[in-house]
Amino acid sequence: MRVDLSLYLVTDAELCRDAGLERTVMDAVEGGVSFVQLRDKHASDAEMIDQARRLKAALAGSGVPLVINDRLNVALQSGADGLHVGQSDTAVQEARAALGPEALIGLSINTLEQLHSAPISLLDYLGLGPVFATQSKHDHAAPLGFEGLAQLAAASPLPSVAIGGLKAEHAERVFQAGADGLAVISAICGQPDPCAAARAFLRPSR
Ligand SMILES: Cc1ncc(COP(=O)(O)OP(=O)(O)O)c(N)n1
Ligand SMILES: Cc1nc(C(=O)O)sc1CCOP(=O)(O)O
Ligand SMILES: [Mg+2]
Repeated sequence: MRVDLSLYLVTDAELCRDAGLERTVMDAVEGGVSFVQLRDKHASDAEMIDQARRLKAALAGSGVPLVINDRLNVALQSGADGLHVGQSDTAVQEARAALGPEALIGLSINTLEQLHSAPISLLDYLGLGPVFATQSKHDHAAPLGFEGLAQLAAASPLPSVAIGGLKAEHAERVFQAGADGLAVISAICGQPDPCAAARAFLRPSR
């Protein structure tokens, strides 16, 4: 399935604590977010299923898909649109078999070797990163910079979204590098006005 990755929000419940996760996501969607991933390393499965169901209901009619980070069981039980997995998470083959052909499945990529061994036909998109070092993922891999991002994007047979330390002012360079969008946590979650924070990505400064 073709996806709009242009502005991809990855959630962080801690950062969104003051405004609330749902409010933050919906404000960000109003500002132009095109894709949402529910990511929570601390919630129980039950809490995450509940959160995913609420978000899915809130997003109904918006055309914005919701995927779940890491947890296949949460994706299956919540009615989310799919799953995002990394290199050490559930295998893509297992995820596709469990979720079916309509689900959206994304895979994280940091090297050309990972890209060449990815089961491309089972995937909908790739997450390329980190572009820069980031506080939002403590175990992140070596930063790619825009040159590394461009190499991966050029080699990717699938739509790709860049991630890691990205701010609104990077949007133009990311698209020039060949990625189809930017995935962000801290540039939107925890910002005083998530709608304005999202809008800023749609108007790259020159
Ligand atoms: C869009 C997108 N790209 C990459 C990642 C990172 O996934 P992973 O390597 O599995 O790391 P965690 O997010 O699980 O810490 C992502 N979540 N989203
Ligand atoms: C979740 C995630 N994955 C990454 C990767 O490189 O695979 S970087 C990252 C964190 C992105 O957060 P921020 O926008 O705050 O930098
Ligand atoms: Mg993961």
